[in-house]
Amino acid sequence: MIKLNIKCNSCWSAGCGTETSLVIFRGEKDLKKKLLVMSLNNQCRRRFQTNMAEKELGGSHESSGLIAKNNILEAKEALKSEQDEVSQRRNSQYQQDLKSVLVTSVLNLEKLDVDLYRGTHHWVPRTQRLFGGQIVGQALVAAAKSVSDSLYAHSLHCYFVRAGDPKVPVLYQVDRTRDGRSFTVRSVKAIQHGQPILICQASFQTLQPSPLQHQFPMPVVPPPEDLLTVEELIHHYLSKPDLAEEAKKGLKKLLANEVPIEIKPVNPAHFYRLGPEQPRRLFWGRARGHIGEGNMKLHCCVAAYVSDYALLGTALLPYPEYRAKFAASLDHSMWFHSTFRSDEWMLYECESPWAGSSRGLVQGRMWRRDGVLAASCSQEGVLRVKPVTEPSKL
Ligand SMILES: CC(C)(COP(=O)(O)OP(=O)(O)OC[C@H]1O[C@@H](n2cnc3c(N)ncnc32)[C@H](O)[C@@H]1OP(=O)(O)O)[C@@H](O)C(=O)NCCC(=O)NCCSC(=O)CC(=O)O
Repeated sequence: MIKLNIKCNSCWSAGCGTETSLVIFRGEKDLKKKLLVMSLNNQCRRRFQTNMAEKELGGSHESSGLIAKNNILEAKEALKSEQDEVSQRRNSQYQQDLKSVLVTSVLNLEKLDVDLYRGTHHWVPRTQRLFGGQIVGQALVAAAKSVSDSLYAHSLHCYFVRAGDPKVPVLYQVDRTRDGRSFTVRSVKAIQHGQPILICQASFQTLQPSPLQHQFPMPVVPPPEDLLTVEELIHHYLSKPDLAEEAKKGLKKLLANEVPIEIKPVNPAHFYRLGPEQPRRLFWGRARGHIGEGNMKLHCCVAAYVSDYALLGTALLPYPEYRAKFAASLDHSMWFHSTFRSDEWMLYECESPWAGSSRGLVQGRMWRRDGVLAASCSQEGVLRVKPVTEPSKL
């Protein structure tokens, strides 16, 4: 492995002093170039005078000392072709994906009767039970349909009481529990085969300014432009010659998944559980495709969908010697704090303060990239595990 320390001495924003470390894999010149280019392009967004020390961290790689200037020129040339490639890719993706599938399909419920809706499935996880985030997101859509446009979703509390069956649609039955001057409460039952799979209470509020305002600061992490997507990381792992067949199969299945959200892990090793870690992980996430400004309720529904992604797995991070043989969320609560765009990058910070009794508690915070805390969530899940027989070869 090689660690590059890149220091910006003269970017255009005065006193930037940005310093970043990139860990790259030995012998992977293209990836190294790509990471360097990304850093040049985005860390400070302007020209760099770079002092880069290339430092050996292990293995038999021999180079050390300063990276030659012509490497930087080479990187800048690569930057241009990278930018062309990115803009071509963006254009073609934009053509295919003008509207987020979350809006056109997943969260677009069919009205069957007064306060009765039917939802369809888009992405079903490998567990072959419905994705909890989808059921929560759809339940919130159903609840929101019965409240006035002047109300904003501020919280929801759900229990997943049965596994969702991906072979049949889900019905959402809304009960108008209470309409108040400030707060309005709805109860939603998600039903399959005549039985509830989820019960949800959602609360909405009129906008009410207050002098009481505080929040924790957002964690300091690299911006999404400096990080690789899950798909790029998987391609990178797949290119490893010593990758076990079993792992290869698993990764290919992951690639074939059409998850309607885009994810950029801040620390891929944490994301993929490559060693024992603190029960905390961070990733940038956003809905794929365009949603646009204006419909805050819809952005909350999308955030509810996203909030269940990779959340429960955080409780497994300290235990690389165990794999989950049964993992399912039992409940899910969420609080919305400010306006945000779910089709723009938000930092998702997940942590697990406790695990025991075959359960894990996980908490999440979603940050707008300008540092505003957009939403918080909390979930408990069943975690039944078995020992790992072979170490991961990722
Ligand atoms: C959690 C529940 C399974 C409830 O558990 P129960 O144990 O009470 O249910 P049950 O008796 O039907 O048992 C379910 C399975 O667990 C086994 N089982 C039960 N108790 C056990 C125990 N003490 N030890 C070992 N196994 C046990 C049963 O044999 C059965 O296996 P067998 O089935 O082999 O006979 C249920 O409430 C549920 O499915 N809720 C929905 C959860 C969900 O779908 N969440 C959203 C998706 S998860 C998600 O989206 C997040 C994510 O994936 O990260």
